[in-house]
Amino acid sequence: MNKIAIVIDSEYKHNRRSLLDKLIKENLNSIFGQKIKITNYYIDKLVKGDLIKDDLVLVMAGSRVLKIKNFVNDTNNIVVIKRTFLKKGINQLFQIPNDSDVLVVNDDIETVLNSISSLYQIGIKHVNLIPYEKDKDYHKIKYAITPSENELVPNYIKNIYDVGNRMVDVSTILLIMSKLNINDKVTQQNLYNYYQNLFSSNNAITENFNNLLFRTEEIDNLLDLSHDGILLTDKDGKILICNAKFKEIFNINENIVSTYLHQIIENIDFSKYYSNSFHDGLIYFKNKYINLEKKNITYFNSEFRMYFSFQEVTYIKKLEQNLSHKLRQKGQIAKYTFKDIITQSDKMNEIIKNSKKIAKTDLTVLITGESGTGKEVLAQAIHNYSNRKKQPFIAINVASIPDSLLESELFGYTKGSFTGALNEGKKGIFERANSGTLFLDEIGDMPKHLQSKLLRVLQEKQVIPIGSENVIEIDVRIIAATHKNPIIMIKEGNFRKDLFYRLNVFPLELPPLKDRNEDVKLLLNHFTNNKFEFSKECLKHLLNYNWPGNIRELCNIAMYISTLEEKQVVETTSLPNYLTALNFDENIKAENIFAKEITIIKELSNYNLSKEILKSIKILNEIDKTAGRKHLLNYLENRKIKVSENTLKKSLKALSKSKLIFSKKGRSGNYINEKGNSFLEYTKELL
Ligand SMILES: Nc1ncnc2c1ncn2[C@@H]1O[C@H](COP(=O)(O)OP(=O)(O)OP(=O)(O)O)[C@@H](O)[C@H]1O
Repeated sequence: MNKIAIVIDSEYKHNRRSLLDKLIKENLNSIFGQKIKITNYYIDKLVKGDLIKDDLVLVMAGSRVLKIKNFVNDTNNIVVIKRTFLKKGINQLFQIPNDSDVLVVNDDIETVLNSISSLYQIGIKHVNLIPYEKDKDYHKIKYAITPSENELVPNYIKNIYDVGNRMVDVSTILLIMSKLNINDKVTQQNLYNYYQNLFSSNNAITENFNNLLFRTEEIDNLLDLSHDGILLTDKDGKILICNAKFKEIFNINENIVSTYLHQIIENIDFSKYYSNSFHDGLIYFKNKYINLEKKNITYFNSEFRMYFSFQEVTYIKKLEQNLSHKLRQKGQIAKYTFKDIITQSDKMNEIIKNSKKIAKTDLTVLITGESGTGKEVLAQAIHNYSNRKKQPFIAINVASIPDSLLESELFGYTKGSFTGALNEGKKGIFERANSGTLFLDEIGDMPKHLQSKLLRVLQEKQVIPIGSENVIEIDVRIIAATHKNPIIMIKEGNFRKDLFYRLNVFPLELPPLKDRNEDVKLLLNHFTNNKFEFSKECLKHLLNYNWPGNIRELCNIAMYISTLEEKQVVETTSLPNYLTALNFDENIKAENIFAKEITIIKELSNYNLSKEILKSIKILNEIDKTAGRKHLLNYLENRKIKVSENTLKKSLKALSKSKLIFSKKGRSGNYINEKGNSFLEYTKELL
């Protein structure tokens, strides 16, 4: 329990028992309850050699610090109490007519002057405050203000405003909380209730404090809704945040905030999980296995935190059941062959020709291309054309599997490393694809710590399942795919360079559909079973359309037409609205549509350079980076584009004036908007 000393001048004042220490005690007890033990001290009774040993020593004014400094060990533990009035006491004072003379009455001149100064501070300036002195005549005065000393007010003054006793103010309470390290929910709630009644001359502060309390409450609720146990600690393992599920998993009832993680659970040495190289592991606690993941977080470049999440294996099992359902839906057999790839584009035919050659080897292939360009179709075709065609083709979409499961999905685990239904162990995807082909889709989304494990597997052609000491030799052909640009990911530090070279043995880049216009009609006919003809105008729309979703999107539109179209000839009006919303008149060239913007950019800056800068903003935005000036300069330098800060400023001004970019309130950096994206496309400068 925290010990608090309340030190006032003397126990009796003007032969009356002082109420001051009692009042302060009541205030503090209403907030801290049983968490503190209060003792009263009186300065006039302290004698040489006395020592106040309490954790905190509260005094009523700065001048008293000097008086008691020899009676405490550490003057840092002295807190000067600030006081304020109750709301209801103050609000009534605004009824007193302006410029009235008002007598301020208290038990001696010092407290009178104190009250006057407090009243001024909180903004009582519309009346003249006059200090009361005993035995003086105040017959001309009609109003009096007193902090509950009504009997001292001369009886000829009829309008008495009792402002009540002053209360300890919020800033003092917050100081006490921080000095004693008290920050629990109950105290916060008590403080909230307490200060609702206090008068505050600074509503902004109380409002901010209110918001902060609500925010904390909301975050706590969110954390408690999580199925994972969640902990946030500082670099030494001191617990800063902990949710209800964590306590449930480890059967903890008491408050563990501010204690050390490595000290709370017997038999588990959590300190070994503090090292930077630790990412995840399995803990055994009271007959259950718990999966543990850790992430390091740095705020403001200096505050270091460790985030831990804990999942009981039974919960993981449920996730896993969902996952296997998804995998089953995805199908693990390669159904496409090269014959299924419908194309008459030279570029595509060249890719197919090369792919057939590669298919006969065991070389690793990396397929890149926008989403929906047919990366998986090509991977399956390669497998079916290879000598492995009778062996399994296993596809795994790295992005769709939670981090906590990915490692066991890839490498498997052995009998006995898990309890219950998982007792039989599980083959990893490498093992399941043995002697066949493994298609690693969205490889760019693989967490970095697994990238190193994958690299090792690829180099050594061996996997070690989790919990096993046995090495399994594997013979798997890897085809990886990503819609992200691997070079940018490497530059951004999100993808290992060595893994990229290991995968990029044979790179295949699928062109987006908008770059193979010749395939649009062919694919439409194919997907609508040649049942329709397309009017000239309708075809014009389709050929000018940008196809952001590529063949997948075209396939959907073909389905839309097949389902709804009743006529033989498909007109523009039969296309989905969003396709025709843009005006694709052949005569309107990019130069015309964006003529105004182009003129502005040319007037204010170097046109080509500004377009390069717009592209760079687009890329930085795509990889979740703010495109502030510093980032942009670095990025342009990496792209070997020389530009001075001044020139960059001019271009940004021009782009912003043409409304192709915008900046968000309160956040530095530039963002490309829809118009900016269209501008890049229409000026045929797509990335
Ligand atoms: N050349 C093609 N001929 C016929 N159908 C194709 C062709 N290319 C793709 N498709 C079809 O388009 C759809 C998307 O293809 P796929 O899933 O291979 O794309 P992806 O590039 O792997 O997409 P994502 O990156 O989103 O995974 C599939 O339904 C596929 O059948």
